[in-house]
Amino acid sequence: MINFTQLVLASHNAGKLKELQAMLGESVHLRSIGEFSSVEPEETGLSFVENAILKARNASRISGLPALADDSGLAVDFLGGAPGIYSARYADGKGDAANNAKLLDVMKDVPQAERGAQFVCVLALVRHADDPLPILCEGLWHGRILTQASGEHGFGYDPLFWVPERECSSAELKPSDKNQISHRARAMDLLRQRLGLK
Ligand SMILES: O=c1nc[nH]c2c1ncn2[C@H]1C[C@H](O)[C@@H](COP(=O)(O)OP(=O)(O)OP(=O)(O)O)O1
Ligand SMILES: [Mg+2]
Repeated sequence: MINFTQLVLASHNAGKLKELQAMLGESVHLRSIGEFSSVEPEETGLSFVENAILKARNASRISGLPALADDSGLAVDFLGGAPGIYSARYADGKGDAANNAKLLDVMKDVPQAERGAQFVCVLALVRHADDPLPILCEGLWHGRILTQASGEHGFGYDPLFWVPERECSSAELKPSDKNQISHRARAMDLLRQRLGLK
C-alpha cells in the first residue's frame, strides 16, 4: 500500500505540479522532486511510457519515497506525431516561447483540415525505485494547432492548442476547466480509479 502523504512528483515543471495537485485534491500532498535535487534525468526513452517510468524511478531513488511521473507532449498529425516525446526539447531546450515559435513557423502554410493534433500524457507511479510493476495511465486530448498564439493560462503549447469542444485555445480555458478535460485530467482519472481514490 502506498503512503500518499509522502508522494513525490518526479517533475521540475511547475505547471504540471499545479495541475496534478489540483486534480488530486487535499487528500494527497505532492512534493516536488525539486525539494530533493535540481538535477534533471536525461529522458533517453523512445516513448512517453519509457520516459515516465525512467523519471519515476529516478525520483524514487533520490527521495526514497513512492514517486509519480508525468511524461507528456504534443503530437501533431501533419508532422507524423512530432514533436511528441521531444516536445520540451523541440527548439533545442530554449523553452516554451521558442518551442511555440518554431511550431507556428513549421505549420504556417498548413491548411485548417490538416492541423489536427493531440496532447498526450502518461502517468507512471512506482512504489519504490526498482518497482517491477509501475502503474501506467494514459490520456489523450484532441484538438488543432492554431495559426497564432492566444490566451495567458496554462503552460507549454497551451496558447497554440485549439479545443474544439470549448471553441477556444487551451490557454484561454480557466485552469479549473482545463483540469476537467485535458490529457492530464484523463490520465489522472484512470490513476485515481486504479488507486481506489474514486
Ligand atoms: O498541458 C499541457 N499544456 C501545454 N503544453 C504541455 C502540456 N503538457 C505537456 N506539454 C508540453 C510541455 C513540454 O514542452 C512537453 C512536456 O515535456 P516533459 O518532458 O513531459 O515535461 P518537462 O520537461 O516540462 O518537465 P519534467 O520532464 O520534469 O516533468 O509537453
Ligand atoms: Mg522533461
